[in-house]
Amino acid sequence: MTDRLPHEKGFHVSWDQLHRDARALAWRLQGQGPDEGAWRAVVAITRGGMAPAMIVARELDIRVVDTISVKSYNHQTQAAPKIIKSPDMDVIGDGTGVLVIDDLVDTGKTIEAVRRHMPKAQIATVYAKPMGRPQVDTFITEVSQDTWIFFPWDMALQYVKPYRGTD
Ligand SMILES: O=P(O)(O)OC[C@H]1O[C@H](OP(=O)(O)OP(=O)(O)O)[C@H](O)[C@@H]1O
Ligand SMILES: O=c1[nH]c(=O)c2nc[nH]c2[nH]1
Ligand SMILES: [Mg+2]
Repeated sequence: MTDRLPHEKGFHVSWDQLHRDARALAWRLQGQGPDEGAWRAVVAITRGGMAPAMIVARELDIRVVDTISVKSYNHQTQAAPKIIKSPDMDVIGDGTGVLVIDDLVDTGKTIEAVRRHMPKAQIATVYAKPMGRPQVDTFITEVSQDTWIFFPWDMALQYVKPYRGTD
């Protein structure tokens, strides 16, 4: 178990926002691959990386998509990251020309484990916190370390009381 700062703030991301930010990530990565700017494959870090990876693969016309499963969090508490499913190493190799996508980097421990697996891959996240930021090659939006990011798949629309009550 790792000691973690309390999360004083919440950053709530809608599907629409996630779509726009993942598209911005694809835009930034476009033309940066080693083969005339193209990327060979996308590897999503499950599960949070799957939606952004799909959007990036769609925008950059990458048809080879694989996953790596790293388990470390149980709700907001972190344990040592463990790779419980690897991508097809015959296809992915050392990661040259491969884009690894995750929704966010927080402490950087998940990406540290992934990088050991695919040392030559380009690792990109949509969101980054300062502690993990040095671990990623590319990201779109930085949020403070004491912020918990809430993703659309963890939320639901619900009624909110008006500021001024009428009863
Ligand atoms: O930089 P770190 O401190 O390692 O944290 C970042 C990781 O934590 C979350 O995944 P989680 O392990 O909760 O699994 P999930 O994607 O299946 O929700 C998030 O999606 C990142 O993968
Ligand atoms: O949904 C999430 N939001 C976060 O801010 C975070 N940090 C690590 N893992 C996380 N999962
Ligand atoms: Mg994850």
